[in-house]
Amino acid sequence: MRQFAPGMPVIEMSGVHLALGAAEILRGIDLVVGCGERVAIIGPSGSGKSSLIRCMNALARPRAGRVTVLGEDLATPAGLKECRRRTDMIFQSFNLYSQMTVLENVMLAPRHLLGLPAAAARARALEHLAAMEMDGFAARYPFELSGGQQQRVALARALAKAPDILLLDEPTSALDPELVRSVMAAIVTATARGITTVTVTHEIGFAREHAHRLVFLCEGRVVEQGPPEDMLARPKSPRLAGFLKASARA
Ligand SMILES: Nc1ncnc2c1ncn2[C@@H]1O[C@H](COP(=O)(O)OP(=O)(O)OP(=O)(O)O)[C@@H](O)[C@H]1O
Repeated sequence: MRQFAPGMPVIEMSGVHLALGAAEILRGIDLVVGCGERVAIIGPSGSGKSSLIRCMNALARPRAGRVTVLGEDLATPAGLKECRRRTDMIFQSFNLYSQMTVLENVMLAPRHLLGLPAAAARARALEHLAAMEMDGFAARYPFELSGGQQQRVALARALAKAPDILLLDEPTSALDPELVRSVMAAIVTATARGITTVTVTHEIGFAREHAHRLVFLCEGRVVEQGPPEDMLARPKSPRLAGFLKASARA
């Protein structure tokens, strides 16, 4: 398995165009994410943020351009397989397996992907659930949990897989406002140890606290990117300035 030193490119997109039906969604994306970097994608509704991260694990297939993840071309079967093994994604709708208990959900990857014996997989799953303060819910089923609890289990499940890259698509948008802070704090803690993350978010405060770099997307193009403190205090483009004003009002 190829290893990457901090800062080495682990996601590279060049000239990526994506069309869905007749609509042109992404219009020439060039973006590089370094190992250990935390990137937040911000932008207006419909600007293509979810589509962009879906291209990073081939849930969406570009009509032109190239995406490599951990050095592998996602357009090849071998590259896609390696990507699926070493990355994970958190969705706004949690996507837990409803017929499995919380513990069974979190044990899946340690048991079947990492190949741990049952007892070790169980111990690993419980450790990750405890880190999310969800070990007391191990025997419950997802439908018995609140949205915030389900999202914390989804995080435990993703992290128990030990992914090199974690993609998060608006991980707090389906939560009640009072749960947003606790799930955001869980994400910050869980990903602080060098895991590469790309997060689509509407939460500008979260993006500021969590991300090393913001990428502002508008109409399928990267309009501006840089450190959060610079971009948020001194937006260069009128579009970003307008977007930040509108977000502050919301
Ligand atoms: N399956 C699809 N077929 C056709 N158009 C689609 C499809 N999925 C998304 N779109 C369109 O692609 C555009 C970008 O969608 P996307 O979800 O990537 O934007 P977004 O920036 O994440 O939006 P939001 O912040 O509202 O979630 C939107 O105009 C959307 O209507």
